[in-house]
Amino acid sequence: MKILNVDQIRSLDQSTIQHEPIAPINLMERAALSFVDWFADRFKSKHPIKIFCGLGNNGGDGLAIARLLLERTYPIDVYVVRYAPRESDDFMHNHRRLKLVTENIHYIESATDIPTIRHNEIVLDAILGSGLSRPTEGIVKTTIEAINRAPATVIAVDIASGLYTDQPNKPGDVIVEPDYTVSFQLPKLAFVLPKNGPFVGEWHLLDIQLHKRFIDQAPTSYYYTQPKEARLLLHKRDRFSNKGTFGHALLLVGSYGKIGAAILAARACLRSGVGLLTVQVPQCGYIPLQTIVPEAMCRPDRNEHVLSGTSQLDDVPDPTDYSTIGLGPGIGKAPETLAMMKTLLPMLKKPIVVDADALNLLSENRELLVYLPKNSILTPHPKEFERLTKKWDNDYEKLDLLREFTRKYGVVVVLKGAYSAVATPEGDIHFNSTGNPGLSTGGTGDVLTGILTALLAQGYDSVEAAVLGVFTHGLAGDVVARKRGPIGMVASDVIDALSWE
Ligand SMILES: NC(=O)C1=CN([C@@H]2O[C@H](COP(=O)(O)OP(=O)(O)OC[C@H]3O[C@@H](n4cnc5c(N)ncnc54)[C@H](OP(=O)(O)O)[C@@H]3O)[C@@H](O)[C@H]2O)[C@@H](O)CC1
Ligand SMILES: Nc1ncnc2c1ncn2[C@@H]1O[C@H](COP(=O)(O)OP(=O)(O)O)[C@@H](O)[C@H]1O
Ligand SMILES: [K+]
Repeated sequence: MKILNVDQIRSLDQSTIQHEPIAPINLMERAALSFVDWFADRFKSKHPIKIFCGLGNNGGDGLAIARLLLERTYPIDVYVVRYAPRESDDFMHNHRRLKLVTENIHYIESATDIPTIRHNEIVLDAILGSGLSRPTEGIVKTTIEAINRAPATVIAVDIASGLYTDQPNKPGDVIVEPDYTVSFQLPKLAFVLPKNGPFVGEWHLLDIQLHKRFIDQAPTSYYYTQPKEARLLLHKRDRFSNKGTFGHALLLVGSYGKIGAAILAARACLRSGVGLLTVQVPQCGYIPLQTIVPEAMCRPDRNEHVLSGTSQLDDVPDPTDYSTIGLGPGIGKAPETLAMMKTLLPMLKKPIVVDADALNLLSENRELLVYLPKNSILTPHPKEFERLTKKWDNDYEKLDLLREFTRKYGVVVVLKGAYSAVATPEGDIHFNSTGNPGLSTGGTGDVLTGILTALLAQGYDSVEAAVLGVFTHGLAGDVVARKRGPIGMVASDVIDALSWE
């Protein structure tokens, strides 16, 4: 699913109006109707609803919603924030219609007009939408501050008032902090950026049948991975396949005290369809690995506690023996391990997966970055990405850094977290839709490395592997969270819940 910018969203609106064709006021009515259906599904008891409206089309939405809620016998009060002399045409139309059916329309011109909001009430925020063009101030700001102080449930219509759709807010900007954001058709970039969490809440999209061809043709570099799209990436297994068909992966993982990371990565790799798996671990990992993961072959490193590359069986692994390599989980930063990377990286020709301390070693030895095979997948969490690049001031700057990095080195970066971002060498960014805070626990990243290594070994293209792998990892986390809640989730649960259908 595409994420469009604010100008494109406006043009999409116009394109729908022209091509469907539909009158602008009827499009607003459709949006309001779909909002009210969503609302009535979730909020069945008739708590008092206070609807705050601005003077643009977001306010127009609020007025139409008020009329439709009234038809369904919800008790409503509407508060129009009069911050300017101008009102949009569709606002005026809906204002006239609402006045015909209720007297509960109030006007806020100064702080004394702001009502007291109680805890059992519901607030709809329709003050400002995607037309935000400057920071909130004056009576708009004071009203937003009152909404944010209120103990009520707050639902933002389209986007929280004061939040920019696709550019950074300044620290100190006053923005509605909703429990829910209910938006239309396509996600907004603002919804998937970590710093915006308090200004988005739980968000939902309503299909209001905006012009499909316009969306299909609109250029963008931002995407949001939907289940249907992820499923299309999945390769079918050939009836006449054998274990050789699905590749032979090598994992270089683990160190003394972190053999668990090796085991998690290995188990996840095997549960993600790899044909054959060899795991090189320091000697101290040999027995646990062979015992817990009998399906994997083991190359015990010559070194007792850390990876040095050379194995007791033979010398450094020959990369041509393997379809791909997964490098990093639990390896630590010992000089022997750095030496292994210095030997191994220049020998590589095919994309690999790089995670955890392998990334930290790359940050400390940036001259090695050029040896990463093109289309390798790097999986940093934000701190690791900061070490690879530099500190950023806001999430938009972070996205610029991501694009700059992937273009410069020709790699795919999975920036992990809520809505993990898969950045491609071409500069596209795919935000993931699955996963939950239960995944914020040690070892889930090691699981992801195992998954991605298995997909590369099976011949998936790197971007497809990253998008599909990250999606399936998050989905497994969601399955676990549904069964036992997010709090007690551990990384092994995620492996057990992996499903490839
Ligand atoms: N696109 C779609 O698909 C659909 C869109 N729909 C709805 O339309 C909404 C967008 O409507 P919109 O363009 O009228 O913008 P909105 O935010 O209501 O108001 C802009 C006005 O506010 C002003 N203003 C700006 N910043 C300000 C500030 N800080 N403090 C004070 N004023 C400020 C700004 O002034 P200006 O920048 O022109 O000086 C302008 O006058 C969208 O969010 C959705 O709800 C649905 O109905 C149907 C499908
Ligand atoms: N709040 C969250 N929502 C969705 N996914 C999350 C969340 N927190 C963490 N994750 C996922 O969990 C994994 C954590 O990886 P990482 O930070 O490397 O952990 P570790 O190194 O302990 O294995 C990543 O895939 C990340 O996207
Ligand atoms: K709003």
